[in-house]
Amino acid sequence: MSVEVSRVESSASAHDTPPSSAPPAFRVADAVVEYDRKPVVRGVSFEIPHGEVVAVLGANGSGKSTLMRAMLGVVPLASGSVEIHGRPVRGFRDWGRIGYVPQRLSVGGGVPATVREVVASGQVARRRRWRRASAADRAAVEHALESVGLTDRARDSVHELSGGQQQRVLIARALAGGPDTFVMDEPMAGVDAANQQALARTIADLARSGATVVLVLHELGPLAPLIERAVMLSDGVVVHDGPPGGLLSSSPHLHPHTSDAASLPAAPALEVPLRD
Ligand SMILES: Nc1ncnc2c1ncn2[C@@H]1O[C@H](COP(=O)(O)OP(=O)(O)OP(=O)(O)O)[C@@H](O)[C@H]1O
Repeated sequence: MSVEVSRVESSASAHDTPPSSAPPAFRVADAVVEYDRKPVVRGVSFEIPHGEVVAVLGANGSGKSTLMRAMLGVVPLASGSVEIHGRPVRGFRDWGRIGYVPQRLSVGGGVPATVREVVASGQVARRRRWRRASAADRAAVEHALESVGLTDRARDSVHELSGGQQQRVLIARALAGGPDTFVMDEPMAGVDAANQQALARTIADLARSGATVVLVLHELGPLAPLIERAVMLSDGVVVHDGPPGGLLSSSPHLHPHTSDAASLPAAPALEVPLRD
């Protein structure tokens, strides 16, 4: 099924383009992340200016997801620092500006949640506590569903969807909050070719609207025209940071992800960034 993509306009967006003097969306300095004392991200440094579209590439296990999670404060740093929009990640509060698309859906096993509910949950960070959804909030949810072609599945349980459809739910959830900064961990994984094209158009619209977009990718595919910069990780270290050039065309160690994300083991809980 091919999806109809409508423009992701500023109506769904809670931001104006920051002035050029704005701090970078992300500033990562000498970041080290360890699991069981084993470093999997080893001294990574870069800045991502606001409005840039960046691909993070690397073989399986090279540390891409871990780096994304560290950039959002979901996993702690062993050393080094991360700033989001000029604030240390631990003190960052403006989560409504951030749209995170994790590698796979991790709605609690037995909890029934409809597609619309999961998408609407993307607005929680920017809604004032206890405030009910406004008409604009509800419209943004419908707009996000439409953008990923899932309007007709809105009432279905997310558990009934295929892996690629669940991936599109996660993207819609990120869109619904109207953030200006996106971190997408393999948003195309398991998504069929027609829908990849449609998602690429949605992401292109985000880029045109001035959003920052950081994407973990295994191949540039339909996103290639958008990618200004590629950061390549190998064994937790940055081995390339610059224009993507022919990086992926001859990378036999990069292989596509499974076509069925739903068959993968559930990801560890990573929905809620660590707070002080
Ligand atoms: N929660 C965890 N506990 C322990 N080790 C982990 C955990 N998550 C990841 N790792 C390990 O850290 C390393 C980096 O994993 P990570 O998922 O960041 O890599 P990746 O580049 O995103 O891989 P992929 O392309 O397969 O998604 C791997 O060796 C992985 O096994």
